[in-house]
Amino acid sequence: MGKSKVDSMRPGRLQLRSDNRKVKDFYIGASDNNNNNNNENDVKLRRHLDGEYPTLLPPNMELFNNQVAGHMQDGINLGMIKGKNRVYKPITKESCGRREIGFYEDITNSKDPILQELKQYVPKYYGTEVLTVDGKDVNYIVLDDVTRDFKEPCVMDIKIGRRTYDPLASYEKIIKEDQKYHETKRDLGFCIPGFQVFRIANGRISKYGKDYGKKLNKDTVEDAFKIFLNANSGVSRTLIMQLLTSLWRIQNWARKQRQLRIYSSSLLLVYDARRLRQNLNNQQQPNQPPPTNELPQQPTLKRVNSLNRPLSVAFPDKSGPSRNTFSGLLTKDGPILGAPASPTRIKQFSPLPDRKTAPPSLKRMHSFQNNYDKDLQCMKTDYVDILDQLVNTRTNQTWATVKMIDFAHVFPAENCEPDRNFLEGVENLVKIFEAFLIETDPNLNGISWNVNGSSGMR
Ligand SMILES: Nc1ncnc2c1ncn2[C@@H]1O[C@H](COP(=O)(O)OP(=O)(O)OP(=O)(O)O)[C@@H](O)[C@H]1O
Ligand SMILES: O=P(O)(O)O[C@@H]1[C@H](O)[C@H](O)[C@@H](OP(=O)(O)O)[C@H](OP(=O)(O)O)[C@H]1O
Repeated sequence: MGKSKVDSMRPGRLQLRSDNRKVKDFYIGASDNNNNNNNENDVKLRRHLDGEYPTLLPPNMELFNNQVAGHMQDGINLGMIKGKNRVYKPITKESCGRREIGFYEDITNSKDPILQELKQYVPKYYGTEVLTVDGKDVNYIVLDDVTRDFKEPCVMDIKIGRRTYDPLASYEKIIKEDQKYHETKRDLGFCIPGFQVFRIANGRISKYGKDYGKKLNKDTVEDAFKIFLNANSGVSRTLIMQLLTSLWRIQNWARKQRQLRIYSSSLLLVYDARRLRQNLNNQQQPNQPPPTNELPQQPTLKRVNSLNRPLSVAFPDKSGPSRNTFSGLLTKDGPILGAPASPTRIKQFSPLPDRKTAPPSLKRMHSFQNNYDKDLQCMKTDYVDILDQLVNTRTNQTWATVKMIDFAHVFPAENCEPDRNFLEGVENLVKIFEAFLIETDPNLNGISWNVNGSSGMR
C-alpha cells in the first residue's frame, strides 16, 4: 500500500493531516529507524549510567515517574515529562508525531459521533509545545495526566493487537514486531510491555518492564493481572468492576467504529492503591456497630462494597458518557449498554435522624443552654462529616479507569469493516476481567483468589 493512498483524505473519514507547527530541531533517539550513530549512543548511555548525563528540563518540569512503557528518558531516548497535571510526550519520529497530532486534532474538531465518543476514552489533548531539553528544542504532545488524581498510581500498559506494525512498516520492522511478545499477541491479541503497582501491604512500588512482559503467555498473563490488582491483599470486586466498566465502553465503541485502523496503541489501566486499601479495609469490617457513646440513629454512611448487588449499579466513569452506561444486562456477548441510568452513588445513606424521637442523651436537664449548645455542636459535626463524605463521593467516585493512548500508528480504514485486530485484543481482555468477576463472586461458586494470585476453592 502506497503512502499517498494511506494518507489520502476521504469525505466523512478521519483525515490525517500534516502538522503545520514545525519542530525546530528533532532529538533523534537511538531507536529511531533512521538512526545509525550507535557509537555516539553507547557513549551517551555509558555517561548516563555513570550518572554523568543529567537531563536538563525546563523549570517546573520533571521526568514522569509513572511512565511504565514506551520510550524512556535514558540519555539516548527521550521519555515522558511531567508538568502540572499534564504529561508531555516527545515527538522523536516525524511520521509518528504527525499521525498522533493529526489523530488528536481530528477527534478534537470532528463532529462525527463516533470520533466524538472516542474523545471520552482518550486523555484530554492540549496541543503541542516546544520545550528545551538538554539544550535542544523538542516538540511535545501535551496530554492530561491520567494518574493526576491518584496518590499511589498503579498503571498497566496493554498494547492491543496481534499485529503491532502499521501498513507502512518495513520488512525488518514487521519481523521485529512479530518476534516480540509473541505468545500473548498470538493467543490473546494483546501484550503487556510494562506496569507498576503500589503494594497494599507495604505501600512500596514494584515495576515490571518489557522483559517480564515478553516472557508471558496465555496462562501466566493472569498472574500479571493479579499482581497488578494487588490480589494477594484481597480481592476488590469494586476495582475489577470499575476497570471492566471502562473496558466495556471501549469494547462497545470498537465494535461500532468503522473508520480507523489502530495499530500498536495501548489501553492504560490505572487505579489508586490508596483507595483500594480503604476499599479492602472497609470490606474486612462490614456493618461494624457504632461505638456505644455515639448517638443512636446518628446519620451514618454505609459503604456498599459488595458487588453482589445488581450489576446495574455501574460505576460512572468521570469522563464517561452517560449514554453508554451499563444497563445491568449481561448477555453471552457481553454487557448491554443502555439509556442513562440515574446517577448512582457507591455510598448509600440511611435517613437523617428524626430528632423528635430524641435519644436519651438529648434529654439531659441540668442546664438547658449547656445541653443545647453541646447538642448543636454535635449535630454540626455530624453534618460536616456527612457533607465531607458527600463531596468526596461526588468528586472522587471513580478511582480506577482505562484510557486509550498512543496513536502514532492510526490509519484511515480502507473498508467498512470493524478493526478486527484492535477489537479482538479488547474483547479478549474484557473476557479475562469478566472471568475474574465471575471467579470471585461468592454467590456463584465460592471461589476466592489465594495469596500467589491464582484462584482456589475456599
Ligand atoms: N496521558 C497519559 N497520562 C499518564 N501516563 C501516560 C499518558 N500517556 C502515556 N503515559 C505513560 O507513558 C507510557 C508511554 O506512552 P506511549 O505509549 O504514548 O509512548 P511511546 O513512547 O509512543 O510508546 P511506544 O514505544 O510503545 O510506541 C505509557 O505506558 C504510560 O505509562
Ligand atoms: O516494546 P518494545 O520492545 O520496546 O518495542 C518497541 C515498541 O514496539 C514501540 O511501539 C516501537 O516504537 P514505534 O511505535 O515508534 O514504532 C519501538 O520501535 P523502535 O525500536 O523502532 O523505536 C519498539 O522497539
